Amino acid sequence: MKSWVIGNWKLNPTSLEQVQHLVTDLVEGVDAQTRSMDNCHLMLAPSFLHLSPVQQALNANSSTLKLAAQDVSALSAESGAYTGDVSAKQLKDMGVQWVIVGHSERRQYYKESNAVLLKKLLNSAEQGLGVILCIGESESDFEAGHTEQVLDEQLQVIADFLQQLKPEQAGYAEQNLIIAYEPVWAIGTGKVPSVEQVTQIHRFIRQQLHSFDNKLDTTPVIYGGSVKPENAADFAASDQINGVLVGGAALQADSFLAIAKCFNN
Ligand SMILES: O=C[C@H](O)COP(=O)(O)O
Repeated sequence: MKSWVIGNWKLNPTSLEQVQHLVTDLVEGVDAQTRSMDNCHLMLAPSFLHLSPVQQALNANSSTLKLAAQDVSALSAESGAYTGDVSAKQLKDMGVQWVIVGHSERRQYYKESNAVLLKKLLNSAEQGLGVILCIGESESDFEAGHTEQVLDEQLQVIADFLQQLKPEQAGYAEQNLIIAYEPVWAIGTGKVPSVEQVTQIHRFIRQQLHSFDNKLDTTPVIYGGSVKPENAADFAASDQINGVLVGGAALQADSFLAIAKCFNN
């Protein structure tokens, strides 16, 4: 399976100039390695505001880098009186191919529930956008041994989503879904679970997906949380880890590309 290395820029950088520097460095860096990056999809998730300049820079350079949004409206797949929202249709029209849904920061700060996330999944599917669904347990749940229980609850949104897909959307989920396992306590902290722990948890996620529909057996399951060039090769060595969702280390072209290189082997 081809790996996925996804850079989530979160609320960074703060100027258009910095965005343009970063995307230029990335495009040039990927170009320099292009012939050898066949085993890895690379994706960038800038803020809504910066999707357009990033898309323009990628297009101008015929880049193979893919573009994701960090969120999508739950309220409408298209348009309406929803101040501040951005719809799946608007994203699609801008050339965005994927959206991140259910990041722990949105679950924490915006209290996003499975009911809200289900609407985001359905709206994305309606417009043909791929979804990177983030799941992950808190530190207290990890320490109490409740990781599987938490992930099971979070994954129920996939079961509901599959049930609500329209007949003409058959086949959507197996092509357009990535699960990103991000233990909340590993995000931005420098603390990481062991590769063995992640491998075991990814096996559990796969079992759950299989129980929903065996067509999800090929769904990529990626890891996120303090991934750096120094630890990326360890994660890449596990056949259960199909890529990474990178925050802080995605803000420097060198470190993002060094991580990508580990997953290209
Ligand atoms: O979406 C990315 C994750 O939240 C990981 O962030 P981080 O690499 O800064 O820990």
